[in-house]
Amino acid sequence: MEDRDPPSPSPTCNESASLACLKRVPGVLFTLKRDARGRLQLPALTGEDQMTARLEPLLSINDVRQRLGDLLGDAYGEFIRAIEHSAHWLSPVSTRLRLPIGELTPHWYSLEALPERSDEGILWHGLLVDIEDQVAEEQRLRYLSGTDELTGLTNRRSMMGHIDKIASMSNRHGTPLSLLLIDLDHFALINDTWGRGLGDRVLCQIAALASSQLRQEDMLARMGSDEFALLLPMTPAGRARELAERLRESISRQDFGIGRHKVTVSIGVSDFVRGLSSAQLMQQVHTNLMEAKQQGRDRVIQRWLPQGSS
Ligand SMILES: Nc1nc2c(ncn2[C@@H]2O[C@H](COP(=O)(O)OP(=O)(O)OP(=O)(O)O)[C@@H](O)[C@H]2O)c(=O)[nH]1
Repeated sequence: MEDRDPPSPSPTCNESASLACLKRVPGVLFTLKRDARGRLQLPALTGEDQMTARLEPLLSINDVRQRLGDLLGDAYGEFIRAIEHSAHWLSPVSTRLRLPIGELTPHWYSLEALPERSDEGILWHGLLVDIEDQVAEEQRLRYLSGTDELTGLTNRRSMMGHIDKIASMSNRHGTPLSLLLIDLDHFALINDTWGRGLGDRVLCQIAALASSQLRQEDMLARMGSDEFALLLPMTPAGRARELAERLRESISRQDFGIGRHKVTVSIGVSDFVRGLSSAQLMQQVHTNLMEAKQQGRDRVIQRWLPQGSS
C-alpha cells in the first residue's frame, strides 16, 4: 500500500479557523425563533465584534420585540414585516434594510434567512451583512450611467427616458410641454483652432450658463458631442421660445476666453401636442434645429408639430 502523510485537517473542519473567519465578515450569523404566541427570541449569534456586542444583550430574552424596536428605530417595522411574511408563507427572507446597528448613522444591511418549522414555532438561520460600501458603489454606478462625464449633466439615455415619462403625463393631463435642442455652431473649428481641452471648457461653460437660467423642474441634458436638450414641463411654446432667445443671446455675449471669437448656438424649439408620441416631438425639434442651421445658424426656429403628423 502507498505510504502517505496523514491528511492535514481541512480548514472548513477547523472550528477556531472558522470562527476567526467569521469575525472578519462584516456581519453576524444568527438564529431567530418565533414561538406559537408570536414572541421573538434570539438563541444564537456570532460574528463581527462590534455588531455582536450590540446584539448580544438580546440573547435569551423572552421576547426581543421591544428591545429590537429600541435598537432598530424606524427600520423596526420593515424588519418585522419581512419576518412575519416569511413566517406566514415559510419563504426565505431576502431583503435589504437600513439599520442603525453598531453605527451612529444607519448602514445598509443585507438580511438573508431560511425559515423552518420546529416544535416550538418557526426557526430562522440567517446572515445579516453590512453592505453599505456595496450600496454606495451601486448608487455611484447608477448616477454615472445617467450622467454625462464631462459636464455632469443628465446624459442622452437618461433624458430620453425622462422625455417619454413627461410626454406621457402631458398626454394624460393635457399639460403644456416644450423641448429645446441646442447645438453649437462650427464647434469643430473651436476644437481645431484652440484645442480639444478648450473645447471641453466651452461645453462645460455652456452647460453652467444654461443651468443657471432654469427652473428646478426643467431638465438640461448633453445629448452627445456639442448638442444639448432642454425639457420644459408646464411650458407653452411661446415661453419656451422666449427662453431659447434669451439663452442664445447670453451664449453669444459670453466671453469664453478665445479672443474675439464668438461662440453661438442654433436652437430648435417644439411644443408637445396631445396625442403625439415623444419620438415625434424629438423628430420635430430636430427638424427645427436643422432648419436653424440651414438658415445661417445663431438663431431659434420653432415650428408647430401638426396634429396627426407622423
Ligand atoms: N472638445 C470636445 N469636442 C467634442 C466632444 N465630442 C464631440 N466633439 C467634437 O465636436 C465637433 C462637432 O462638430 P460637428 O458635429 O461637425 O458640427 P459643428 O462643427 O459644430 O458644425 P455645425 O453643427 O454644422 O454648426 C466635432 O469636431 C467633434 O469631434 C467633446 O466631448 N469635447
